[in-house]
Amino acid sequence: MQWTLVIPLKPLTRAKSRLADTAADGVRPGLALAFAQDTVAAALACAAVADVAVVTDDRLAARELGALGARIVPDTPADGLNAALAHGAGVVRRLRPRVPVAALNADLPALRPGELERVLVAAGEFPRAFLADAVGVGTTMLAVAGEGELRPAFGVGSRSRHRASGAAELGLAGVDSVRQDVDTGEDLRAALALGVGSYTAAVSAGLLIPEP
Ligand SMILES: Nc1nc2c(ncn2[C@@H]2O[C@H](COP(=O)(O)OP(=O)(O)OP(=O)(O)O)[C@@H](O)[C@H]2O)c(=O)[nH]1
Ligand SMILES: C=C(OP(=O)(O)O)C(=O)O
Repeated sequence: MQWTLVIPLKPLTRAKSRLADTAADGVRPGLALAFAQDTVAAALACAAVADVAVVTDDRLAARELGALGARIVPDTPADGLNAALAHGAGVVRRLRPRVPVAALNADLPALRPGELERVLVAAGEFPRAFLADAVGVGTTMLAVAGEGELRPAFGVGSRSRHRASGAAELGLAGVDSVRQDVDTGEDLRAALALGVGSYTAAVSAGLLIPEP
């Protein structure tokens, strides 16, 4: 099964506000872009991924992620994360109504193509499935294998919402790189320990990462 990924990215100047303690205002936009570049590059290198659509209104991110091979979908609803995901999935499905679609966060800088492949193969066993994030309260991936709607309910505490909505929770072990989203300095330290991609490695080199 070959998936189309929908990756949302908010304007870089507003992104990653919870990293303010770790990265100054002038650094955070570049860090958010680097996370997205590493996420998109790993996604495009995944054997189970046919293509990647990034939903964003950020011009710099659109240019850089488009150069990696992502399709850019303007965030025309501009009504938050879940509206952006529903819009992106809708744009993809208008051209190919039954294509398997998965929403993936743009802040997975340690993402490994082989681990993402395991997650997508497992998701293909269910009509609708999701993967909880590393801290266990959020979601990093929500997938629809058949004709159904994505019905995204991302945001703080999304794991319990996705579970309550009837999506199957994937209980896979050994897919830490797909679970490790980066919202805080502590998350960044955990991602660096897993091993981040080259874009994040370059930008984070000068940062003071919190000690455990
Ligand atoms: N296109 C789009 N993407 C969004 C929007 N809001 C959030 N995202 C993306 O959704 C994912 C999770 O977002 P959040 O955790 O809410 O925001 P963040 O910028 O990552 O972090 P904080 O500012 O600390 O909340 C990231 O990939 C964001 O870039 C939105 O309104 N539109
Ligand atoms: C959007 C989410 O992630 P976070 O707010 O943790 O980045 C989520 O977990 O649904």
